[in-house]
Amino acid sequence: MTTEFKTDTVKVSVEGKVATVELNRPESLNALDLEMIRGLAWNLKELCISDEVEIVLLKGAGRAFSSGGDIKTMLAGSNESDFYGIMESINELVTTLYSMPKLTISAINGAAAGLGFSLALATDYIMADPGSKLAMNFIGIGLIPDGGGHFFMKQRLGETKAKHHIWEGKPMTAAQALEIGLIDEVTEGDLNEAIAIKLEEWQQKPLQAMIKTKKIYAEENRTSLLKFLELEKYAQYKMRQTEDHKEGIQAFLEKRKPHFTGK
Ligand SMILES: C/C=C/C(=O)SCCNC(=O)CCNC(=O)[C@H](O)C(C)(C)COP(=O)(O)OP(=O)(O)OC[C@H]1O[C@@H](n2cnc3c(N)ncnc32)[C@H](O)[C@@H]1OP(=O)(O)O
Repeated sequence: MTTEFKTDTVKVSVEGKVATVELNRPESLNALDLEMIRGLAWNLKELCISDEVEIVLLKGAGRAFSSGGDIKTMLAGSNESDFYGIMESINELVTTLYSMPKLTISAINGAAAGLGFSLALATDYIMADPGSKLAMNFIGIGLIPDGGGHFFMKQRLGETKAKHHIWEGKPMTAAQALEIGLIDEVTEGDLNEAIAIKLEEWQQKPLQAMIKTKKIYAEENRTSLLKFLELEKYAQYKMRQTEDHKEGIQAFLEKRKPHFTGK
């Protein structure tokens, strides 16, 4: 049984077989705080048991998809058990999104960064506006990827390239991300029109067969994903204690380049 968790920071609308789930904190480029993480997980679980919905579209309100974990709330810090609670909420969200018995699409405009990008990578199909920036850039604030970022980057790029991109942490253009296989489509013209075309294309296919294929991969990868999420949970707690993480946050807030010391 899931605990009901309603929030204005996640908006869901259903039209026929398609549910649109919108991240809705546009003032921070849809930065993910705990309320939004839990609200998103709850809404996705509800959609998992819907008889009518077969496709779930994930998008962001305003000028970005998501800027990742809310850096401003990270400042407050958290003790070890609170932090593990946050990571467990993130992990529950990611396993729900990755394994839900629906087809999932991420439509990226503006930017998808950090945890926001991990969430996009957990979906079955990623389309991005040509002007968008894609960034597995946890390292910019002295952290490691979470939300299964290690797992999904490895799945799409292989381990060596995944490591190099995670260490580099620089935002990529949609065209660069498509070229290396990190996303599936750079849209042409209006993003909403491109979304409508994709939804129409999929709805003319045998959706049950598509969903079965998705479920086979999700089931086979389940143990591996859970292992990555568990490793990320403990490692991220250690990273949160470092001087580099504190400096990364401070530099972000002061809009300057961080000076890391390896401590
Ligand atoms: C548990 C999860 C952990 C993680 O996910 S760690 C990783 C966290 N995310 C990041 O490190 C990404 C940080 N953000 C960025 O790199 C950039 O932003 C973008 C590339 C996403 C977009 O850049 P641009 O279009 O130039 O926008 P802008 O001026 O940087 O941001 C607009 C406003 O949004 C706030 N904001 C951006 N990202 C976050 C965030 N992640 N948490 C909280 N606030 C954020 C800014 O501060 C600013 O606000 P103001 O207008 O008041 O200066």
